[in-house]
Amino acid sequence: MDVQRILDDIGTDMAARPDRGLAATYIPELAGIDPAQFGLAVALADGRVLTTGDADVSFSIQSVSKVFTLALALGRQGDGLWSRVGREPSGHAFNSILQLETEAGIPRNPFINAGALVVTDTILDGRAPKETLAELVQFVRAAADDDDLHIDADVARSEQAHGHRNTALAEFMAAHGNMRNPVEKTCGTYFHQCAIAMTCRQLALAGRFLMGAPDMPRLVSPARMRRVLALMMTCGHYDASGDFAFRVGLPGKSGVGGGILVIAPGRASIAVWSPGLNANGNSHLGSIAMEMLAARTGWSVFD
Ligand SMILES: NC(=O)CC[C@H](N)C(=O)O
Repeated sequence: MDVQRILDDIGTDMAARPDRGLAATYIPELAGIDPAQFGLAVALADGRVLTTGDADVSFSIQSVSKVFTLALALGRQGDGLWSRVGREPSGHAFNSILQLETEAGIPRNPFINAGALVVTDTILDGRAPKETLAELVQFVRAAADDDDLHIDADVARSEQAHGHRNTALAEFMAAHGNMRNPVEKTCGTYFHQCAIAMTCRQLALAGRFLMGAPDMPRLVSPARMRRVLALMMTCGHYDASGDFAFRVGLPGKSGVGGGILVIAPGRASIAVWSPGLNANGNSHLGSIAMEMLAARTGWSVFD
């Protein structure tokens, strides 16, 4: 199979599409990004990395960071984490507060904002946010085998300045006894993790620890890897997770920066980026491109 050819075809198709979705508007740093951009990178089990389009342009990974913090938190806490956050799809928007009210401050899953705040609270564990963020960035660098990736300070500052809703989620959970650190510390750490900037190439490389292929970075146990993938499949695209599973058939995690990390177990780690979003807050072209890639390669967990 000529994967490079498939990527090039997808890149050409994407460039010609007039409907590119709308970039996130809640912070100016994301609102100003040119929606014409599209990048795709595939890290294959044989070690090759194939790309098309803007695969070397850095973007804000936003909620894709929740995969890395979950892996870290499970390493720290083990299954104790599940007393503080659930494992069910929410069926609501990523930043919804609705279920927290009726479900006693226990978020549905680690990939909606409320759940990710609990995960971040776990890895913070009484330490200084700087220390925790350094550990997180180190984890992502080790996964990508690339030290040249950083937190974008402007994005982090802006997340903080516009972070009322996330702060509200954290305060609400604190009221239910589900925050261990001061809310401003947990939120500050969360805002910075969302501001990690990476290219598609770096993100595809960073996802290899979830690929389950020989010679890939072993940052989590195989059992834990399967669980992270299961959550990506069921909850990685918020209330569009079912649709993504239906169309693509692979576990993925999206972010409002327009990036999606997708894993084809045993075969590839894939990162796609296009800043325009669909109504669910997932990359519009990224989702379409992933559907095309899965169809053309035949990669699916349902084989
Ligand atoms: N879906 C996302 O990528 C959300 C991340 C964003 N920083 C927020 O907290 O609202």
